[in-house]
Amino acid sequence: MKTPMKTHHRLLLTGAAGGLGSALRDRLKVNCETLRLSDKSSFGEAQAGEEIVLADLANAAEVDTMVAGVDAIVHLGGISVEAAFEPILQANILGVYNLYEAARKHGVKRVVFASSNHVTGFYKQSETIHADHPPRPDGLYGVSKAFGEDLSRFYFDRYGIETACVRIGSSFPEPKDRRMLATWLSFDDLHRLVSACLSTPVLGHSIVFGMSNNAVTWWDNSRARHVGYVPQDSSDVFREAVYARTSAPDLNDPAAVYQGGAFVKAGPF
Ligand SMILES: NC(=O)C1=CN([C@@H]2O[C@H](COP(=O)(O)OP(=O)(O)OC[C@H]3O[C@@H](n4cnc5c(N)ncnc54)[C@H](O)[C@@H]3O)[C@@H](O)[C@H]2O)C=CC1
Ligand SMILES: O=C(O)[C@H]1OC(=O)[C@H](O)[C@@H](O)[C@@H]1O
Repeated sequence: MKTPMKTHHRLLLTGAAGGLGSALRDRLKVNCETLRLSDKSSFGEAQAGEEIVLADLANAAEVDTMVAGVDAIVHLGGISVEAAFEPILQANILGVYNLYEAARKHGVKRVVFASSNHVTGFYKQSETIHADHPPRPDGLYGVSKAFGEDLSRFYFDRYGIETACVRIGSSFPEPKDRRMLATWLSFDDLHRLVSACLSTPVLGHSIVFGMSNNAVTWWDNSRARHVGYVPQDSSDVFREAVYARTSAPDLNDPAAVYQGGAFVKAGPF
């Protein structure tokens, strides 16, 4: 892989202690001089080229300190699954507002926001959608990500802060089931996509589906060609193994009908 440009002096990674934060921690060092890592509570020591600033996203003062002095943000922090409204309200809704207010005050010009395929989880697996299709969130978690997408559009239109809303599919070392053969995003492709969002000359406010080059897909990224993301991996190499260890889906099960899979029937909590 071509080494991405060091486009930023100080880059902030929120949610750094989580699954994707851990995957991006080393990979993002090629994109910046200093990587500022943040999460809610302590997760170890800073390594060379890193600094750690802990913050609860729901706490405006802590978020302000976390954002001061960075030139771009990769925002992964928050509740990452369907849950009760109160924690989603605090971490994802109030949290993303606090983040954009701090970005505005500190002159941060670009954000990569970890949105989710659950913004559009109530489209069917037999449909192909693109960025201009209206949101159809499959739960409160998806609604909170739709809020983040709208909020970031407002901060672009009003204050010129560019954002890529990356509707991540399923980013894990390997696809875990048949649905993930369509939704899978390898960690290396995740890094390629984030790098593209950080380095493309004009990002504007963009919605990109975060997926590898999977043969079966429900998402069309043609509205985001200007981002310059070219996936190099594919779930196809896992297809045989996934089919061998899983049974055929029950097509009466909403989890097999809708793109959001089991999220469409989670809760209420
Ligand atoms: N892994 C995946 O396949 C997908 C992930 N995403 C999104 O990508 C992001 C990262 O996902 P994962 O790493 O898988 O999730 P994760 O749950 O492993 O990591 C999220 C991190 O956010 C932190 N966090 C939660 N509430 C916080 C708060 N109030 N203040 C500060 N930090 C807080 C947690 O401590 C955790 O380390 C999330 O925003 C998630 O919604 C979206 C779609 C798919
Ligand atoms: O849809 C999916 O597979 C993924 O979507 C998400 O938004 C979640 O953060 C992740 O835990 C799920 O696995």
